[in-house]
Amino acid sequence: MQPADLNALNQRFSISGQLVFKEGPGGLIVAEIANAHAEAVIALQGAHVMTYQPRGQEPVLWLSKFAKFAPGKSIRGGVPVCWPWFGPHPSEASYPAHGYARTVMWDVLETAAVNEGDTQIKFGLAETETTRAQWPHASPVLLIVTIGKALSVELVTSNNGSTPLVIGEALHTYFNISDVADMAILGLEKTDYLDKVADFASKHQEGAIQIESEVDRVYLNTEADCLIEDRGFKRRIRIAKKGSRSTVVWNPWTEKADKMGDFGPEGHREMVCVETANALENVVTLAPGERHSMLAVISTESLD
Ligand SMILES: O=P(O)(O)OC[C@H]1O[C@@H](O)[C@H](O)[C@@H](O)[C@@H]1O
Repeated sequence: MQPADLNALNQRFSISGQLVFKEGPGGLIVAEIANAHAEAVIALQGAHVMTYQPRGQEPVLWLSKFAKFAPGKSIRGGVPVCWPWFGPHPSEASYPAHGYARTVMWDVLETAAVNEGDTQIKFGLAETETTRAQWPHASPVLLIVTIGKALSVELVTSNNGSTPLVIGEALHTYFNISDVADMAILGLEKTDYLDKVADFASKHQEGAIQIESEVDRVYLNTEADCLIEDRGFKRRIRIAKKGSRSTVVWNPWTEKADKMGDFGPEGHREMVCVETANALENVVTLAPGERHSMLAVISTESLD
């Protein structure tokens, strides 16, 4: 982006004392938000929430110290937006895993100071020849991010075409935790999941989730709040959701993290992904003219 474009962006959409556009790491353009409740940084590439930190707290999102910031490369951490498919493309092996939304530019459509001091930014995915080649459908998609005491992220897809569309999607959120040994994930007890580490075997979750090795699971038909109970940071992160029927829990552990090159040797101890998703048998079919919203609201509660 040229400096003139950055000026134009700021003239149109900055909010005095709350939101400014800047050149961020790797030359990526970011929206920097700071209000009475929290601070956040969002890259226009991918409409990617990179950081979110409520005032007086540890960051809620994990961003790898080894993340690579470059055009067309997904950022390791924060909230990558996976759309319009989750995981590998169902038939085209050469298409990017988790869709292209996380690596292409999004347009800023609107910014506003809302509620009691929250800051909202609305993005629309910018279609290009490349996106149209992989997804030749009239299906505008929006991401609405609200930064306040909670972080709210809403992904809205419309089917403006004349045939049904099948969408897989995830707000692939990386959470910052004190240490993987000091945390448990609650809210998925007594549900079924497909275990990607065991070739998609179908399994049953009895109690809370503890992570002591590679975990890569799609919990199906799960709509309840998830809680990450972090004894080290003495807080509970609550992930409330709407329009999402799958929850993905992922931690690559050591071997897989080593192969990825942007995780770092200790990264797997400081993070867990709890993803608000519609994946595998929970993909969404949108009839012509239909609109679908998937919303995650992330907040924290003290454990004291
Ligand atoms: O490295 P990527 O493409 O960002 O994907 C990370 C992980 O994302 C998770 O959602 C998947 O379930 C994992 O299988 C995958 O490894």
